[in-house]
Amino acid sequence: MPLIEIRSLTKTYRKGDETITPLDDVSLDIEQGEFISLMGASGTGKSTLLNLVASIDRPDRGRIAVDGVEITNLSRTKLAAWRAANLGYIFQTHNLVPVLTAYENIELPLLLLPMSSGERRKRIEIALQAVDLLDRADHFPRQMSGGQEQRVGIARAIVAHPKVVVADEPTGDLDPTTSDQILDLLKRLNEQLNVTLLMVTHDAEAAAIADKQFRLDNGKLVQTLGSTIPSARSESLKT
Ligand SMILES: Nc1ncnc2c1ncn2[C@@H]1O[C@H](COP(=O)(O)OP(=O)(O)OP(=O)(O)O)[C@@H](O)[C@H]1O
Repeated sequence: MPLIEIRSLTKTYRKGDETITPLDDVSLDIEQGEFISLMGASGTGKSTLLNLVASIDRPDRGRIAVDGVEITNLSRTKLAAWRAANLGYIFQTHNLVPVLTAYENIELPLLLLPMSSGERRKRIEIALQAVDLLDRADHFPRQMSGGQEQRVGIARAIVAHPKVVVADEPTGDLDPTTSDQILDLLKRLNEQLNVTLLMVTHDAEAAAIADKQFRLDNGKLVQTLGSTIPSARSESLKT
């Protein structure tokens, strides 16, 4: 069974008199440990899809199951708990809290989970080590470079050992060299820690480091690299 099963997902928005359909009957399987990239012109619905997988938005039709849990059916309260335990989100502008140190920023998601302070400390140290920032634990965001801030953002996304990590333009704010370092880091986390990653990007070179590449075009998902979209098999969730 794939880790993430996306079935017949449709999302529409109203813009004045117009109805736009950024996602039109989209289906996709993502396996445990896969690295998926998603490209597409501006406004085609990439963030919409990411936010549905992240369970911060709901579809008009269709379903998403993660590790057998249909997140599209969960109540708001259950979703909040599900997100805290199962989802990491990497932002374009990393969204660090400026008055907290790197260590404290990374600790934030763990405060939502039942966990001893000793276990928290262990997880934060492992995450800091994974992004090579152990020596910056006590630094505030303003004392770090853009690349280091993004590494803190990545550590925060993986610290709770989530089943899924989504990244919305994680290199969008960075210069080319720093961008390459962040992409190398994401690839390493994917390969060494088996982190399952769904990354939205405008950058074809960034997209190319993924195992499978997709584009959104007129509401439809088109695979541009890797094996085919599994539309016919695993129909159990189909509406
Ligand atoms: N809450 C909303 N209400 C109305 N329209 C929305 C809403 N969110 C997104 N849209 C519209 O849906 C379409 C897809 O938006 P989305 O942000 O998913 O695109 P995107 O591909 O991520 O774009 P970009 O690359 O510019 O970030 C756009 O036309 C956008 O204006």
